[in-house]
Amino acid sequence: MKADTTAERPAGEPLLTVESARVGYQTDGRFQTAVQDVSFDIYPGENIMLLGPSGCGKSTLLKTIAGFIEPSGGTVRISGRTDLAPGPDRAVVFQEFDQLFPWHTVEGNLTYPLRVNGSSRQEAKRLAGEYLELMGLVHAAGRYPHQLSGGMKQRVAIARAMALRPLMLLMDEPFGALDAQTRSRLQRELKDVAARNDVTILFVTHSIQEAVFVGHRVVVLTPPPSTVREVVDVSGLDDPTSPEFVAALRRLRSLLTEDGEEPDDMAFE
Ligand SMILES: Nc1ncnc2c1ncn2[C@@H]1O[C@H](COP(=O)(O)OP(=O)(O)OP(=O)(O)O)[C@@H](O)[C@H]1O
Repeated sequence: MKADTTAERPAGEPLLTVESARVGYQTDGRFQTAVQDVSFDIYPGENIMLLGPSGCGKSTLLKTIAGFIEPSGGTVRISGRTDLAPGPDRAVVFQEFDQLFPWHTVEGNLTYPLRVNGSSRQEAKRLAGEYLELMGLVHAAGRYPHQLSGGMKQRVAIARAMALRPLMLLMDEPFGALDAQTRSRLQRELKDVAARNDVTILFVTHSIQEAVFVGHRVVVLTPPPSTVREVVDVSGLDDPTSPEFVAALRRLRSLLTEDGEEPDDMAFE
């Protein structure tokens, strides 16, 4: 564990490589750069957290990796491929509670995308059962989204994404709209389930506490047009009261406050 040093690359081949990526938007007839020059890798089984000031392009990067936006420069490679059309190999979980299909039950929310992606009825039901079990949702399989709490909806969204058995899970502030208690419970559940099932995650967050607790490495971005300020190793930090955890929080906070940014969870000291 190296909470306060720049992260070393894990051994082996990366699953995802982002190399000198430049991404922007055409606004009022001209190109506005959001992400200037960003490079980082994700290795299989890693939880990589994207942290940075508001508007620095975290969601833009996640959408680029999902294949929703094309980079205007650099390369994004997944398992050696640069063809990034959106697909079930990169399942996305958003912050909003309305990402579920309201007309499907919880089980239907899992089986429907599986069927669309080629699973037989039987296989879809089997996988849905497996991932509902994994996320503690078996008792809610027959309920509709409007009958669920925000935390349960996010759990269903995670189960649905994992059931597709993607190469990686892309999560854009999935717990950002939850109350503090539910948020910390889901952070723990996600961390445990991901570790036990060798899931690879790219996770956008505003919270340094979340970055340290859930992540293995944290990619800290500069203000826009963004580059990578530093990649910080936070692997193995499970106890928020440990000196190493607190040191990692301080390190990330100082990297963010170099630019005067106030992280949304300042109550860690
Ligand atoms: N569809 C769009 N069209 C034009 N500009 C956009 C679009 N989406 C994002 N932007 C701009 O790109 C920049 C980066 O936005 P993005 O949402 O990726 O940042 P972020 O780091 O995720 O922000 P936050 O932390 O506030 O959620 C911002 O200046 C934003 O206004």
